[in-house]
Amino acid sequence: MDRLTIDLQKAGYSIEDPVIENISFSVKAGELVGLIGENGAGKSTTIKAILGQLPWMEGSVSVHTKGSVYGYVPERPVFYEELTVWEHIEYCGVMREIPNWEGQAKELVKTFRVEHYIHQLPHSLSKGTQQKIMIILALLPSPELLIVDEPFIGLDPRATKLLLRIIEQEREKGTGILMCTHVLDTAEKLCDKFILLSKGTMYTSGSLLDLQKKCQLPDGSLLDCFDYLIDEDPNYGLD
Ligand SMILES: Nc1ncnc2c1ncn2[C@@H]1O[C@H](COP(=O)(O)OP(=O)(O)OP(=O)(O)O)[C@@H](O)[C@H]1O
Repeated sequence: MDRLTIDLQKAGYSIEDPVIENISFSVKAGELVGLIGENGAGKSTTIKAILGQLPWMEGSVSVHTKGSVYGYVPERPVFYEELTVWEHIEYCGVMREIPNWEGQAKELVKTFRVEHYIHQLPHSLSKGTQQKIMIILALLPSPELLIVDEPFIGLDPRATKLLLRIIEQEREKGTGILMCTHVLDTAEKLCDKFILLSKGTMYTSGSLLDLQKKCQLPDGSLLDCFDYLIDEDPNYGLD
C-alpha cells in the first residue's frame, strides 16, 4: 500500500523557471526511500512540493495516511522564538488533537534524553539537541508517513544509533519513510530503494542491486554507483 505518491510534471519557485521536472515515485508502507543527488539537484525542492510549500507546481502529490498526517523533520530546525521545548510539544499535541500526546511526549523526551532541556527555549540549545526536538515533534502524531531531510547531520554517535533504531521500529510499524541524504554509506544500509535526482529531474531509481546492474558494478557500494553515474555515464545530467 502506498503512503505517498508523487507525480510532478513541473514545479518551482516561479512559473517562468521550473526547478524540478518529471519526478514520479511512491513510498510504500514500511518502505524507506532515499532521495539522493548532488548539491542543487532538487531534493529539498521535491520535499517542499510534497509538503505543499512551493509557490507553483504542475502535477499531483497524494498522501495516503490516516487523516493525511505526516511527520516532517526539516534540514534546519525551525522553532517559534518565544516557546519553550515543552510548549512546542504541547502546541503540537493540542493543535493536531493527538490523543494522549502528553504520555507519548514524555516517552519520546526520555528516549532522546532531553528531559533536562524541556523548559528552555530551543534556540539556546545545541544544533544536535534542536534536531532531537524536531524528531520528537515529527514522531508525536504517530505518523504513517515520515519525511526526513538530512536527519543525521549534527547528531552525536549515540543519537545517530538511536535514530537508526527508531527508523527501524517505524518501518516495522508500517510507516513509509522518505529520507533525503548525502550520507550514502548509511543510506546504502538502510534504504529499500533510491531516487537519484540530477539537475532537477529524476535520473534513475531502484534498489542498490538495480543501480549496481545499471553501472555494471556487481559489488559496488552506493557511493561507487553514484560516482560512476556522475563520472562515467555519458547520459548523466543531460539537459
Ligand atoms: N527559495 C528558492 N528560490 C529560488 N530558487 C531556489 C530556491 N531554493 C532552491 N532554489 C534552486 O532550486 C534548485 C534546486 O535546489 P534544492 O535546494 O532543491 O537542491 P538540493 O538537491 O536540496 O541541494 P543540496 O544538496 O545542496 O541541499 C537550485 O538551482 C536552487 O538554486
